[in-house]
Formats: sequence, structure tokens, C-alpha cells
Amino acid sequence: MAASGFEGFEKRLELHFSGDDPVIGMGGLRHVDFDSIEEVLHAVQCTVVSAAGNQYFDSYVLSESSLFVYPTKIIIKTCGTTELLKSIRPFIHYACEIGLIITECRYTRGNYIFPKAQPYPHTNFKEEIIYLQDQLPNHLCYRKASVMPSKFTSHSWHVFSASCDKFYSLPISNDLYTVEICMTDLDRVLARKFFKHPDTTGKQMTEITGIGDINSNALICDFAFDPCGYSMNGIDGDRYSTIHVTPEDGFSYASYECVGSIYDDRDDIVKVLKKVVQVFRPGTMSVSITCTNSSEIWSRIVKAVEPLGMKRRSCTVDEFPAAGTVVFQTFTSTRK
Ligand SMILES: C[S@+](CC[C@H](N)C(=O)[O-])C[C@H]1O[C@@H](n2cnc3c(N)ncnc32)[C@H](O)[C@@H]1O
Repeated sequence: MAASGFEGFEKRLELHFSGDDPVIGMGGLRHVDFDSIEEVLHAVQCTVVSAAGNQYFDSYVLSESSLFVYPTKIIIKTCGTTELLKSIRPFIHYACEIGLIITECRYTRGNYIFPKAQPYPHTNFKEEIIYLQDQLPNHLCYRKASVMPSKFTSHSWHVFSASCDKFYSLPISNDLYTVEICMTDLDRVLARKFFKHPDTTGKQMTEITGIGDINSNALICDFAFDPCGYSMNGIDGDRYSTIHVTPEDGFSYASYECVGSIYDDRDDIVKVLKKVVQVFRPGTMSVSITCTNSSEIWSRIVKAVEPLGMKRRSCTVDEFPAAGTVVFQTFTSTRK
């Protein structure tokens, strides 16, 4: 842990692969053995604290955030002073061993609270992009990096995407969108619930904080850190969700991420976001939506959180190869 405090803001990497149908039908990337996964995580500087899976994907709660492995897709999110980008080469290598080639790479992150504590290649965005570009094979030739600003220097959204296809490499997933929420300055009373008493379990934290009610259909794998901190992965059919909490005063942070479909009931994401805001009552919050299909999801976010005293302060939109449209919005609480 950095001397200054724990860095809650995660780095997030999403890698897509393709290959012959038989390879994918047999589970694709889910056939990479656990020793190999541990080796990749060793390079990143984190470990698995719990694992679960269903017929669609494998879910790992990590010492620093989460990993999800689908037959042709990997999502890995790590916080603290981890070296996430060091996972790219080994993931590509293990995928190649089972006959899969990379078709798309997305990297996103917010603003580090303690940027000086970050090790290479995470020292700054320029350095991260130079490193990323060098790790990726030439066939991912459509590339773009951008920092999406907000009104606050503490919240901007760093995005890089690379693809072998100018548009979407996965047409079947075009209805899906990803929601990434970063919250700072958590309500102090609520944040205290993420401090552990000697016998507190992750399950108890999930219940007493209301996290268990965000999606009551999801199977939740939760973990309570000592003396404080919490992580959970939710598994609901082929969809994941994940929450990570750094409750320490002065650098409190929580993140929420999930996937949705533009064909879902319009109110689903509204209900989820309301519950997330009520669990943490953040002073400042950013919501980033990534969607290949132009949609109005971003406006539902505003409708969900403004009645809870969160005022929208900025909205930035940009387009990225394969990832599609990214809408980045920031909100502050009117409670102070
Ligand atoms: C891993 S969790 C959640 C990380 C997530 N990115 C976040 O900040 O929302 C981080 C919290 O757990 C605490 N913690 C306690 N032991 C830890 C450990 N061995 N590794 C990582 N975090 C630990 C940290 O101080 C922090 O409050």
C-alpha cells in the first residue's frame, strides 16, 4: 500500500478474442488453466481471493478488484499500485496457445488520487498509452486514446481502444452497454459499515449495506478486507456486476460496474443506480457508459440520480474504435 493512502481508482482492461467455433464452443479462454491465470496476476501484482463461475463465465474476486473470463472476452480491473497493463502480453500468449487471437482491446481509468505512487507504466496516461501500443499486435490497427474531461480536475475519464475492425468486432453483442461508476467522498456513516469487526464476513457487509438488494437475482461473491475494504462480484446469467470499496476517510472511494442491454426494461438501470447512490451517498460521482449502439441510456442515468440530490455537472461524449460511443457524466451531491 502507498504511504499516502490506498488508491481506490481502478485501471480496467477488456480484451476480446476470436477463433474457430469448436475452440469457443469448448469454453475458449475458460480453458486457460488456473496456474496460468495466477501467473498473469503475479505480473500485475495481485492474487485471487475467491472464485466462482456459471455456464457463461468465470468470476474472480482479486486482492485488488476483479477478473471475469468469458469464452472470448476478458475483463480485468485492478486498483492500488498494481501494474495492470503487464497482463496484456501473457493473456494474448495464453489465448494464442488455445487458438484464439486478439481482436479488440479497451483500457479505461479515472484520475488517480495518488498519481505519484503509481509504478511504471502507470506513471501517467502518455506512458500508459506508449506501453499499451507496444504490447498490442499490429493487426489491431484502429487505435485511439483520449482523456474525456469534466468540470473537476479530480474526475476525468481516460480511454484507449484498439481494434482490428473499424467498427464492431462482435456484432452479436451490439445491444450491450457497460456502466462504470466511480464515487469519491463517500458518506462517512455509510463508509463505516465497510470497516470490519473481528467476525464480520463479506456476506454480512453485503447485507447490512444494502448491496445485496441492488440486484437480488445475482449470485454474490463478496470479500471483507481487514481492517476495512470490501469487494464483490455479482453473477446473473451471462452478466456480471462488481463493487469495490475503499472506506478510509480522506481518500474514500467506491466503484460500481455492470452490463446492461438496450432491450432491458428502461427502468432496470434506473432502479440499480438509485440503489447504488443510496448505498454510498458520494460527494462526487462519475458515470461512464460505453455502448456500440447509439442509445439514450445516459439520459436515464440523470433521471435516476437527480431526485437523490445528485446534480449533473458535466457530460462529454466521444467515439472509439469498436468500443463505440462513450458518454462520461459527472455529478455532485447537493447535500453539503
Ligand atoms: C481491495 S479493496 C477495494 C479496491 C477498489 N478498487 C476500491 O477502492 O474501491 C481496497 C480496500 O481494502 C483495504 N485493504 C485491506 N487489506 C488489503 C489488501 N491486502 N489488499 C488490498 N486492499 C486491502 C484497502 O485499505 C482499501 O480500503
